[in-house]
Amino acid sequence: MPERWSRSRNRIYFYQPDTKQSVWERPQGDVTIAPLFQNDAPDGATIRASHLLVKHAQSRRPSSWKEANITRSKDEARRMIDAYRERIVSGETDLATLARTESDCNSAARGGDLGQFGKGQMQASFEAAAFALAVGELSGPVESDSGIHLILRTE
Ligand SMILES: O=C(CCc1ccccc1)N[C@H](Cc1nc2ccccc2[nH]1)C(=O)O
Repeated sequence: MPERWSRSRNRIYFYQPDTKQSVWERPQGDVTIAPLFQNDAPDGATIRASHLLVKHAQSRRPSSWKEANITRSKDEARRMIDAYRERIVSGETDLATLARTESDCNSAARGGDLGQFGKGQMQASFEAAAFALAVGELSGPVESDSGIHLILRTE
């Protein structure tokens, strides 16, 4: 059964609803690309989310409070994100605790909390993944120009 992917309206990226992964590049291999998808949040709706970001050498700004010059590969960042997600899903820790020490975003100081945001405020792939989450749901790996994220919708 080919993997089902959807694509966004503005900057083209691809979203896999089963793993909740978002990527810029068109997925290769045995995949089907569904037409544009509409997420369910009505215009003007806001949500609140926290995230853990792992940057890599191809990030738009490969620097953070943690590391002045980030040189890890995108594959290494993805392995780190997968390992963090496993630790959260297993119940060993939670996203806010991990984000404080591990996230390459300044929101690490607040356990990854980004506060309330509506459509049009965050990068498209991040927004679509976050708005597709139910409250309390943890995303799969989400790619943006900043790096690779885990997103937890909190409100
Ligand atoms: O853009 C920011 C600040 C984000 C923020 C929003 C609201 C409250 C606190 C922080 N930091 C970037 C890393 C980054 N890229 C993102 C893309 C989407 C969401 C959060 C992100 N964080 C960076 O440091 O390069």
